Amino acid sequence: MTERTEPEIRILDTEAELREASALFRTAMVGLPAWPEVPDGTVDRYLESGRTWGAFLDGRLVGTVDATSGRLVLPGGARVPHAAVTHIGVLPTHTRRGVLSGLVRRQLRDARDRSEVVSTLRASEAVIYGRFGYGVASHSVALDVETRRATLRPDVPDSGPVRLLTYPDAWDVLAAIHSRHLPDRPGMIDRSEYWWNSRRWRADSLTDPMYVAVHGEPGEENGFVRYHPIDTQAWFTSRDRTVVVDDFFAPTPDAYVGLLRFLLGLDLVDCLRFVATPTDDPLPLLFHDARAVQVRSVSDETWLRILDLDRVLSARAYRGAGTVTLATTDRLLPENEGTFVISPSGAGRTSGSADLTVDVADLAAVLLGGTTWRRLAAAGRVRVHRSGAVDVADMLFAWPCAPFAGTSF
Ligand SMILES: CC(=O)SCCNC(=O)CCNC(=O)[C@H](O)C(C)(C)COP(=O)(O)OP(=O)(O)OC[C@H]1O[C@@H](n2cnc3c(N)ncnc32)[C@H](O)[C@@H]1OP(=O)(O)O
Repeated sequence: MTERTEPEIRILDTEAELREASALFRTAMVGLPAWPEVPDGTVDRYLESGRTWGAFLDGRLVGTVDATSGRLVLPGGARVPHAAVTHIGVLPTHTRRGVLSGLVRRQLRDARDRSEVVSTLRASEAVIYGRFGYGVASHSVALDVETRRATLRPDVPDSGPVRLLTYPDAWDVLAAIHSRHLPDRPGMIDRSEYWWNSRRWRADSLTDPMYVAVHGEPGEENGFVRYHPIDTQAWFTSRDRTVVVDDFFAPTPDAYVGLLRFLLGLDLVDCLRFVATPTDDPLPLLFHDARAVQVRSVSDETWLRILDLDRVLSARAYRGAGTVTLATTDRLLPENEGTFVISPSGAGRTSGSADLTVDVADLAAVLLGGTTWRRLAAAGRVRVHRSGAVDVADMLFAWPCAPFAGTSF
């Protein structure tokens, strides 16, 4: 059995340490695509200062995790302080001896001390993060559209003008559109300057073709699409020319239809591959032939950790009628344990008895309306103390639009 020594954990703040952490993450991930080194003196453009943690054993950096600060949208539209957690890696020579556990414990405590209400991440494997109180709060669907079958219904409404932009000037326009038009869909997160700088650095280092189009009059754009072709070696002869839609940000119906019309109008393209759409995306309903759209995959998107349960329960809105009381467990942040009463008029602590007992990871899964209490109960993930309580909880927590973040990081 591997010997367990408590690692020394601290913030990494020099350029050399941050570069080492970045290289460590890539080594841990094994198969990430090549990404050129960022120029000397620019690491602080890609990593938020004071948010990269390192774990040391015998003086050597063996694990790392970082985060950026932002906001996440809750049901009802409240935007709460949020940590976007990423770049988690432990050297393959030092796994399964508690390095990640030490890093996550420290990071969660730090994020709570910063008054952040939730943290989220994208998981490389589904077995890692549940033990730390993360639950799957949203899913993402990858879709293929067969363009020759994809005729829009005649009553699909009009849309505004679409125009192509060129890189690198487009980046600032895209960032402005995203921050001005972030919708109220639960799970949406803002994109930090670090996120945009990383995208830009990666894209600027590639020579492959990439395009961007925006919807709306100049200065009043309200949506954009970034796309690129794949398998271009065979582009002239292929019968399956595919364009990958990397980023489809269309928060209003007119932007959605305008950008879709533009993509469908591209000559030569047999397939549009949308890499990430919400589970309730309207795409198939816009076509005469709904089977023009095929689901390629459904994946977990947002893994959410509740950092401050009192604040998150009070900040989200509830629908329906009735009252339910929840008792909560939280191994890592015991401040989140207690009994809470929830009704359409809000949530707060109570000294009353509980109808349902749930762990914070399962509560995270249901928080944005992405799954139901019924489903959790059927899987034995909720203890039910009052019959009918699951139905009431489902009416209170349900939300008309599916949660989705739409931003990978
Ligand atoms: C948000 C992101 O960045 S996602 C990217 C995550 N990074 C990767 O996938 C890179 C490759 N993997 C790694 O770097 C490491 O294996 C990590 C970070 C996943 C785990 O680090 P470790 O230091 O080995 O985790 P640690 O020893 O603290 O494990 C804690 C528990 O989780 C379990 N665990 C951790 N990772 C895994 C895994 N990949 N599969 C199964 N179990 C795992 C451990 O067995 C341990 O269980 P125990 O408490 O019952 O003993």
